Amino acid sequence: MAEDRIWREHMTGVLVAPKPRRTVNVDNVGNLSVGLMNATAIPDAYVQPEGLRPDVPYDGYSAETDQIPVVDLHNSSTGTVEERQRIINDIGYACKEWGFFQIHNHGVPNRLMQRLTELGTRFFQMPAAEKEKAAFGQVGYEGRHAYMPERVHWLETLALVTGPDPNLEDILRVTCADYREEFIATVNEYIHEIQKVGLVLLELMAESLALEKSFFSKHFEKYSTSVTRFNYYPPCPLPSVALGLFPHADPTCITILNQDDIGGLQIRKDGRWISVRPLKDTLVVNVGDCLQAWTNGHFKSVEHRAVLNSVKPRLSVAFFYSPYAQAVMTPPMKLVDESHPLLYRAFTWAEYFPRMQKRRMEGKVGIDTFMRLDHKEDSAI
Ligand SMILES: O=C(O)CCC(=O)C(=O)O
Ligand SMILES: [Fe+2]
Repeated sequence: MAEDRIWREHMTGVLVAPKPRRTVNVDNVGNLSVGLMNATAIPDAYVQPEGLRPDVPYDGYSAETDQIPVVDLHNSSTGTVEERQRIINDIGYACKEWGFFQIHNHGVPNRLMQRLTELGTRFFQMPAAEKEKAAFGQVGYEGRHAYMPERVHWLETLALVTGPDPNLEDILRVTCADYREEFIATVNEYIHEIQKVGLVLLELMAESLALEKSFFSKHFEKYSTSVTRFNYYPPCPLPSVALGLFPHADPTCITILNQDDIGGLQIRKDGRWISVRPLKDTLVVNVGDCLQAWTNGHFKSVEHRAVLNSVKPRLSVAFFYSPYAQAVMTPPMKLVDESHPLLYRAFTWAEYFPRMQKRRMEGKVGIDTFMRLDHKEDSAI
């Protein structure tokens, strides 16, 4: 159906390369990492300008690290009214004050989370030629990120459209023959589970704002749009000058991240970078731009980045979750009052995405530039 096409074009481009503007001539990052194992220099394209270099190392945990909320979802469906209310309050606080939090007892089986990261790692550890078979234009494998203007992430990705019109079988069918069936089945099982978590979170989020429980989730139940992206950060000989992923805010509604135990995710709060500590069997959740606007700015989408280390590869699996392309996200009048004037106009994912695509990885620019009522449309768009 035509709507699916529109959706597919919009959604897939969110997380992967837009049409190249200027391409940088770089090697596959996996190959580069192996070739440079004991090197003291890396190609210029990976050397970030002073202001972008990571000032906090991948394991630079601080007192603020331990303030990032960790919410226990154990009683979210079975608990008493009081227990459930406590979870709702915790989620509300996390989304308003931090825009980032971790969840445990979320219901996704631990062995499934682990298997997904093992299979993802196995994929990236194949020879470059085998991985490149899974390069499908704007989706699938990307080992160079050469579309970035001038500077490049030290990162390989495998982006799979997982809803509503999945393409993961098309992508994986041409590669990883030895474990293909298990990989496809594991991703499918994971998506099934993680969507359930996403819906629960959206309900708790709505309740924390005193909105009807299904206020957000009803736009996801039938045709949500999702991409599941594996991010693989090979060891980098000079982690103090390179970046795994540039500072950005996710354009989606929510992102749920399953990461291994290495560490490297950092979030920006009050101008300072804070390392997120990997916690076993725990998922990281963040508010995306759309949810910030949809909640009239009550929830915050937060800038984050991934930094590198010189010893161990790191894998994370991001599940990017948005409503179907044509769902209209209108901030509810309940969230508008004298101290919270109406900030954003109604918009759809299909409308937001193409604008964002041009400004990806430039920190947090998108939502206020494009959807704020008091912002003059950027003339460059
Ligand atoms: O790998 C990470 O920790 C962050 C991933 C991320 O921010 C993304 O894929 O948008
Ligand atoms: Fe992100």
